Amino acid sequence: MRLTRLFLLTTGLLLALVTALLLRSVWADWLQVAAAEQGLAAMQRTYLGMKVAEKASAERGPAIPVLNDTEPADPAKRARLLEFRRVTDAAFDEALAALVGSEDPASLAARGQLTEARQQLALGRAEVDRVAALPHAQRSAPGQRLTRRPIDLMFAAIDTVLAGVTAQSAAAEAIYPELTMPLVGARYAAELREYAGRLGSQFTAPLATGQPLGREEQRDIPMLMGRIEQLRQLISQQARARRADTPLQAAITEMEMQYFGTGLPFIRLVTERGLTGQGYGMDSAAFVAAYVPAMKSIVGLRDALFTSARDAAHARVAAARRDMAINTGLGLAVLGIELTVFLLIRHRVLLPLLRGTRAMNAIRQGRELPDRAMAPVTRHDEIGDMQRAVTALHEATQRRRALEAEREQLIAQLRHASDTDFLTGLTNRRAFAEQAAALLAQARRHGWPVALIVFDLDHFKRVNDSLGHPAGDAVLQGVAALARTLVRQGELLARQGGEEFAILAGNCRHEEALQLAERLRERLADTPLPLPGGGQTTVTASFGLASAETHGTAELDRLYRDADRALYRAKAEGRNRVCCAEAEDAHDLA
Ligand SMILES: Nc1nc2c(ncn2[C@@H]2O[C@H](COP(=O)(O)OP(=O)(O)OP(=O)(O)O)[C@@H](O)[C@H]2O)c(=O)[nH]1
Repeated sequence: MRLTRLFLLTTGLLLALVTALLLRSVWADWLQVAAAEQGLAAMQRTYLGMKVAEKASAERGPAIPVLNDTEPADPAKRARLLEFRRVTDAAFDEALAALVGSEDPASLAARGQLTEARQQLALGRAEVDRVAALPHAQRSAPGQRLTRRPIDLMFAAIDTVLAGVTAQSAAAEAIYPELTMPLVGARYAAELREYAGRLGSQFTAPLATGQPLGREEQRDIPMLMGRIEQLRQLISQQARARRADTPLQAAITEMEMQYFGTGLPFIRLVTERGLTGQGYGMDSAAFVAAYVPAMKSIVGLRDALFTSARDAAHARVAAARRDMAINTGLGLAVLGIELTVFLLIRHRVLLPLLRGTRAMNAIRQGRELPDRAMAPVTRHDEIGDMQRAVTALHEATQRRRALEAEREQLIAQLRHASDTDFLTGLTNRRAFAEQAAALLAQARRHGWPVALIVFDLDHFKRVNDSLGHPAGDAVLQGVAALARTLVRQGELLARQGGEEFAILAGNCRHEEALQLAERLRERLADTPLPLPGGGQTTVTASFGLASAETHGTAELDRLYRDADRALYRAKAEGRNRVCCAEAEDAHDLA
C-alpha cells in the first residue's frame, strides 16, 4: 500500500475513533444533564402542585364566613372569597402553564389531575355559592349541616392535587435519591397544611349553627389530629438528619411555636367547648382569624424543605453541565491535538518525503526538478538532511550531464572536423569513402542506378601562381559553394584533395548524371568567383563520369578508376569538358 494511502487510512481511523469516543462521552454527559434538568422540572412541578393545594385549601377559609353569613350578606366577606378564588385560579394557571410542552407520562398525568381537580373545585365552589344563597335560617337549621357539604366537596379537589404532587415528587426523587428527605418532608408539610385546614373546616357548621360538635366532627377531629401528629413526627424525623440546615431548623422551630404551640391548642379549646355545649364564644370569622395565621408556619416549613431540595438540584444540574463542558473541551482538545499532529506529520514528514521521492525519480529519469524541490533547504532535522542530499545529488547529476553533453558536443565537433574539408567545408575524401559505401549499399538494395562524377579544375596551378595561394583557396571555396547549389538531396559532394572534387549520385541514371556534370561545368565556366581583395576570376574544370546502370555490385574503387580515366581523357582532349567512361570501362552493377 502507498505510504500516503496508509497514512490517510490510519489518520481517518484514529480520527473516527477519537470522534466516536468524544461523541459517546458528550452523549453520556448530555443524558446526565438532561436527567438532572428533568428532575429539576419535576421538582418545580411538585412545588407548583403544592401551591395549588395550599391556595385551594386557603380558599376554604373565606368560604366559611360567607357560608355562615347572616342577612343582609356582607359584601366584604364575598369580595374576600372571590380574591382567594382568583389566587387559587392563578396557582392552577401557573401549574398548568409549567406543563405545556412536556409530553412525558408524569406531566401528562399531572395535567389530567390538575384539570380534574379544577373541575372538582368548581363543583365545590358552585355548592358554596348555592348554599350561601339560601336564607340563613335554613342554612343554620340545627341538624341540617348544610354548610359542611360544600367544604367536603372542596376536599376532593385537594386530594386529587396532592396525589399529583406525590407522583411528581416521586419522579424527582427517582432522579435525585439523595434529596428524598427534603422532598418527602416538603410533601408531608403540604399534607400537614391540608389536614390542619381540614381540622379548622370541622367547625364550619357548628359555628354557623351554634350547635355542639356533631357526630361527624366528633369522628373526624381526633382522626385529623392523629394524622397531624403523625405527620409532625415524620417531619421531625426527616429533619433530624439535617441538623446543619439552619433555615430548615428555624422553619421547624417556627412551626412548633406557631402551629403546635398556638394553633393546635386553640383547636383543642374550641373542640372542648363544642363537646361540652357551653357555647363557642366566637363567630366563624373570629375563628378563622385566630386559627388561619398559625398555619402559615407549616407553609414556611414546606418552602424551607423544598428550597433546600431545589438548591441541591440546581447545584447538580450546574455540576452536570460543568462536567459536560469540561469533557467536551478536553475531547475537542484531544481531537485538535490529534489533527494538528497528523497535519504536522503530513506537512513536515510525508509531503517532503514524497517530494524527495519525486525529485529522485526526476533525477533518475533526467527530468527537470520542480521549482519547489529546488527551494533552499532551511530545516535542520533528518528531513532537511534528506532534502540537502537530494539537492546535492541533483547538482552532481546536473554537472555530470553537462560534462557528458560537452563531451558529446566535442566528439560531434571532432567527428565533423575529421569528416570535413577544412577549406571548403565539404565532405573530405575519407568521409566520402565511408558515406559512399553506405549509399552504394542502399542502391544495391533498391536496384538503383548510380553515377560518379569526378572533376578537376583546369590549370589551377596558374591561378595560384598568378593570383597567389590565398586567391587559389578562395577559388576552391567558390567552386565548392557553386557545386553545392547544384547537388540534390541524397547526392554526395566531396573534395577529394587539391583541386579535385567528386559527386556520387544514387538513384541517378547516366543521362541525368551527364546533365548534372554538364550543368556544373557550364556554371563554373560562366560564374566569376570572388577573390580576396576584391577581384574576380573564372575557372573551368574537366569532368569524368562513370555510371553503374543496372542492379549489381558497384564498387567505389572501380567506379572511381573509371571516372578518373574519363577525367584524364577530358584533360587530354582539351579540358573544360565532360567525358564518360569508355565502353570497355563501363560496367554495370551486375
Ligand atoms: N591555393 C591552393 N592551391 C592548391 C591546393 N591544393 C593544391 N593546390 C595547387 O594546385 C595545383 C595543381 O597543379 P597541377 O597538378 O599541376 O594541375 P593544374 O595546374 O591544375 O593543371 P591540370 O590539372 O593539368 O589542368 C598545384 O599548384 C598545387 O599547389 C590548395 O589547397 N590551395
